[in-house]
Amino acid sequence: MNFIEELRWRGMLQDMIPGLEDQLAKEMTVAYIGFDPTAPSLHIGNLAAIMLLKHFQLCGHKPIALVGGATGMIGDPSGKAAEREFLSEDTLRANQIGIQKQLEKFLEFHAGANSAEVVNNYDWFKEFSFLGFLREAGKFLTVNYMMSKDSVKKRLETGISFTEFSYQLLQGYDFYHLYKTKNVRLQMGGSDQWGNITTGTEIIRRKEGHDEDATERAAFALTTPLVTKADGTKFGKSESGNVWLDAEKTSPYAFYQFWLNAADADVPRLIRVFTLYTKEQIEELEKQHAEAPHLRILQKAVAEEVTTRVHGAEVCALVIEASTLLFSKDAVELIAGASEALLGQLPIHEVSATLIAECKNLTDLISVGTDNLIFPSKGEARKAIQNNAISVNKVKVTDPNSALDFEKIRGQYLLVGNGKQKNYILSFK
Ligand SMILES: N[C@@H](Cc1ccc(O)cc1)C(=O)O
Repeated sequence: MNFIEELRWRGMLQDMIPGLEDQLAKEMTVAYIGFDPTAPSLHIGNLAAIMLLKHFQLCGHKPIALVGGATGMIGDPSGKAAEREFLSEDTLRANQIGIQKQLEKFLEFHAGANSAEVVNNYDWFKEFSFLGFLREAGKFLTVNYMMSKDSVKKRLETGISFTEFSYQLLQGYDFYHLYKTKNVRLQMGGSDQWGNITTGTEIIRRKEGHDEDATERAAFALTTPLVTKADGTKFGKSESGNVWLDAEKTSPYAFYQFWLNAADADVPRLIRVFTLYTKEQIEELEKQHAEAPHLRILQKAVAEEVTTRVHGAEVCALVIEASTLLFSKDAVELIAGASEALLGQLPIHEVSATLIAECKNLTDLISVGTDNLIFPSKGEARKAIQNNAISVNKVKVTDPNSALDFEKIRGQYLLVGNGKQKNYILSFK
């Protein structure tokens, strides 16, 4: 299957510039996707774009991941309703190192001709003078053209700074630079990037003097739909915020659980976008899933595949063991006997002695006592207990005023369950 066919059946193709299929059939092609270092880690929204690069390489083409050391200093207005605060240069440089390391995990760098590469646009922008940029990039597009982009149009009422307005020129120039220096012919991205990507193809066309419909050495754009959920809520967020690829920011256990808890309505989409299972494998898994949905076969397949890609097979095996353990009737005994490696992956929350001193009962413990990890307020904790949602060491507790003998549980673990899906291990030092 070729790259475009692959994306099509996976539902990963939103738009592309015509002629791309011929280009890809003609020769090994180089494509890039950029990632701005706005956070110390990539999140699962970025993973959909990474999968584009992954498929591109698997189909025999050469992927380049660009870290936006320069563009991150400006801030992309695409999809943003308001002007953004700058990040400090120290933060940006630290973020850049973090996301570069992550990007390197997903692609093959020793694959011969189509080996992946990572580049950083700070390398070509740091020496660029302001006058040079106006002459080399700004002159090739009209302000009228730049204003017609959604990212700018949407901000005309509320205002957009010259700085953010110029963002598309930077991204556009990146494409031109990579086209010239690395023969990059295609830029890909999420559907919100269409405007910025086509600014690039436009700069290339004008600077290279091609006809509007020239196919010789033309540059192409391809976008993938933003992943959405059937219930209309935002994909990629859990209750505790973004789902990050960095184990320090989202534990592998929480990462695995995120996929495991996907709704049946969403999981066919997720398995196509985020895993490399083939069409036949997915259809087979879907058949098995339909016969016994309660076994969550599809969710497990996605959770295992993605957690392995992001955190490695060893950690994935441990979080699967941790998840099974927590849902078992004998969880309390199993935790007591767990290995160090397994304990390292369990969602253990150390309860602070000062907070405990203020707890009178279970309601207090599962709200303020655990730093609002389980419930944001005493009121909600109380309601959950009254609604039969809470168990302690696998035994249902229905009295919100249940007293806890904190002296007795010192040095032990307490397993708190909230509903069917959430488990917390509290440790008392
Ligand atoms: N604008 C892209 C990141 C990017 C940066 C530079 C590029 O050349 C390409 C893409 C985003 O916000 O996701």
